[in-house]
Amino acid sequence: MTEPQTSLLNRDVDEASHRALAERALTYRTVPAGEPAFEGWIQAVSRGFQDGERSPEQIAGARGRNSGRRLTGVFDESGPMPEVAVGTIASWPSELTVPGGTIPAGAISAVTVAQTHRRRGIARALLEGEVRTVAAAGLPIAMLTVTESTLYGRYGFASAASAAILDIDTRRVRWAGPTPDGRLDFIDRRAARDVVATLHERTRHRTPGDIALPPGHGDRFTGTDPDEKDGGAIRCVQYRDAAGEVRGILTYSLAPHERDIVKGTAKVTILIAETDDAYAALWRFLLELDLVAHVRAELCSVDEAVLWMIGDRRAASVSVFDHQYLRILDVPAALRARTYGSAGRVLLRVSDPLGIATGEYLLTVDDDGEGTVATAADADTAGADVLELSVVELAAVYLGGVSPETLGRAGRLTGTDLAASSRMFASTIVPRVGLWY
Ligand SMILES: CC(=O)SCCNC(=O)CCNC(=O)[C@H](O)C(C)(C)COP(=O)(O)OP(=O)(O)OC[C@H]1O[C@@H](n2cnc3c(N)ncnc32)[C@H](O)[C@@H]1OP(=O)(O)O
Repeated sequence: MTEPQTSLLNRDVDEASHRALAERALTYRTVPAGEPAFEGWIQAVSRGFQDGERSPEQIAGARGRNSGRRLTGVFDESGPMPEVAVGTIASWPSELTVPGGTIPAGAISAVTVAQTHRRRGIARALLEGEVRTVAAAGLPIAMLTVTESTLYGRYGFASAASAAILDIDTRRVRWAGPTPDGRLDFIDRRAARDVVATLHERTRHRTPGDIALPPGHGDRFTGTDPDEKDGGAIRCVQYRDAAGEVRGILTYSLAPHERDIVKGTAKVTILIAETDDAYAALWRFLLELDLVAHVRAELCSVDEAVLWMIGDRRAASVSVFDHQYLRILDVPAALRARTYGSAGRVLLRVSDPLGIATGEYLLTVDDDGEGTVATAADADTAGADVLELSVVELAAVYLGGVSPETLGRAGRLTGTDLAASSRMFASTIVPRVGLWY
């Protein structure tokens, strides 16, 4: 059997989307990063995200970053710039952390359609095509982070992990957290890049919603991409514990206040802590920076421990937004991959607008929180609770980020015992992913 990894990267474009686009005289094809056509693909991505034209140096950098991805473009050969795509999408095999384990997942990114070609169904063809391709590659889940919340529900995605923006007025902070006995040091950005990769890999299995560092992301947090112009603005600090082991890394940049030099803002690029000590030390460092009055960290957990370390809770303003979107493609594989908060039996009646995950599945959870799954046709479902929901709501509750009870109150699903289903799907760790991809 082909590994999902190879299978996704080597797959040709989806047949149904190919036909749908061909009917509109549009060409749909993969664009390997090593080929000359990549230039027209990356220029389209940049334009789609309202960025400037890429220079040859930037194109070379982007080529390297995209080499581990499956890139697909839609081309309009009848236009004056037929080599520049009018639609783009990228995907790559990844791994998603779920409560109690991990699951292979297909990550999707770089969805753009030229403003001249918008609202003609190009994004729909690209998204449906990519979702089917990820499923055909044997990956049980697709996932993405989004520019707009309104785009992806129609393809079966839901936000399964929120993110919190923390804006902390450091003048109101009185440090109330622990005082670790390790040491902090500034380190070179290139060295920091390796520390980020190492610590991310060591910690990502702890938090549902987290993912393997995407290919090409290695330099993003340290500004070390060869074509990065403003990388020097990023400062990097590591925490070494009392035994000398590096346990934490912080990268951040400073924005001065326009009139008052003591009112600068420190913006966190990434903070990874392998231990509670590293976490406390790096946050304290940030909150006590000289000439800084605000600390802004954008992809925090909604359950961030630092909020209990600052003395004055109102020193922090917190806003929450939808961040990690999941699309469940193989319901039994997804349900088997995670552990559960309580024992029980529930029959999930799942509907799916694209038909991929439609079915009835019996989930049985034992006293250790381990789940077994059978299709309803092969199981005795008598006496089981029933949860009736679409694949969108299944994705929303999958990591424990929202409970079936809450979605029931919102009129988004129904069930015979939503309190029991909520205990079952609960996670003791609030889901989160600390990066955009
Ligand atoms: C994972 C990521 O990459 S997130 C990044 C998403 N991309 C961006 O934000 C870049 C800027 N935006 C764009 O490039 C385009 O406007 C896109 C990709 C969002 C949409 O492309 P289009 O080709 O115009 O979309 P398409 O015509 O296929 O529309 C598909 C559906 O989405 C709806 N839709 C499209 N854009 C929007 C929008 N901005 N808000 C709400 N609904 C939208 C359409 O109404 C249509 O609905 P329906 O089929 O259910 O009736």
